[in-house]
Amino acid sequence: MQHLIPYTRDQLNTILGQRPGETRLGHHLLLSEAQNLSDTLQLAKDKGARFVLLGAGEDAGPRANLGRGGATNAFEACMKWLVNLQSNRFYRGDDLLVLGQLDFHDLLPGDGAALDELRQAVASMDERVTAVASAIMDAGLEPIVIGGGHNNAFGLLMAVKQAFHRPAAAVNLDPHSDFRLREGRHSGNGFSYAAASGALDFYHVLGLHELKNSEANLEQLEAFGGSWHTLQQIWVRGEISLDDALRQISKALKATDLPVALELDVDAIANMPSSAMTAAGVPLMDAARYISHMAKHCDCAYLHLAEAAPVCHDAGIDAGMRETGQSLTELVYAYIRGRRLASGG
Ligand SMILES: N=CN[C@@H](CCC(=O)O)C(=O)O
Repeated sequence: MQHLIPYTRDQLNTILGQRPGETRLGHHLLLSEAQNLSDTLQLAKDKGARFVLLGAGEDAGPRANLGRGGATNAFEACMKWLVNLQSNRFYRGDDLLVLGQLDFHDLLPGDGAALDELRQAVASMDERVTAVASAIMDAGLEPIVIGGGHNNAFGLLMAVKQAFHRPAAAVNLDPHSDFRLREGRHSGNGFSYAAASGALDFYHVLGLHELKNSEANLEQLEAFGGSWHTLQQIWVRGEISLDDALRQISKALKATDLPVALELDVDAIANMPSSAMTAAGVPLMDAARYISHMAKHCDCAYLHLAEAAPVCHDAGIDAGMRETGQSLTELVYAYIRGRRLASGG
């Protein structure tokens, strides 16, 4: 399939565990059954698909932002845990198509690549993200994208613009606004490029760290009309509760009447292996609560979970795969369950 590496039944079977009497999500998940993307999506839709899991395994974006690499195998980590969860009354797994991963192999620069080369590569990758994500949205399905760097937010926002013929209203749980200067594409300026391209009309950052965004960056975000609740307002000083903040945000998103882009940089979560990993982050279950709330109360076009980098775990890659895999799976389920509850399912 063009620019896609489909996820196969053989791959799934190698990670699917089995205990007598149990049915796991992996037994029900839908996989690609056609040679081209539109047929695959249509076939899956005919079988009841609503969500499409897509991997964007690359770390050119964080490297083009002078950050640490490693965000290349979060999709595999997630799959390993997701397929082995129990299929039961709460969720069967039969409305989720595991499409596979975006194929960037011909674009990814090598280890010693210059900054300009990395930024050019990110711009080319953007086009692939947009093409595949907009095809999913055109088919009436919701992409759940596992990154990759947060640079891929730009391609996804452009996909919303292309598929819905309207800009997106985005909410992003992230200590960084990623609204930095348009100095060439990288993981720190996906939202500023989207705003300049007419793909972003409303932007709220939840959990913005008061000291991890430059004054120039804050001014640029403010000039666009962006808004935020800081990490310190909610989790340190208790000036507003998380639930009250979530209610304010979903109300503002609904008032835009635009398709909602639901974004999360996992470097918002305490000690999550990622390029800009931090001890001073939010609890995983607060991140799940954020996703659940927005999924249930907003008209979401997609979910994007960016920046998980298993190799950045202090105890090594195996521990990183386990921690990112478990966490991403919890977040994916929070989204799916929230969306299903929103439509009465
Ligand atoms: N997507 C992450 N963007 C952050 C990275 C910060 C860092 O590497 O320290 C940013 O550009 O601000």
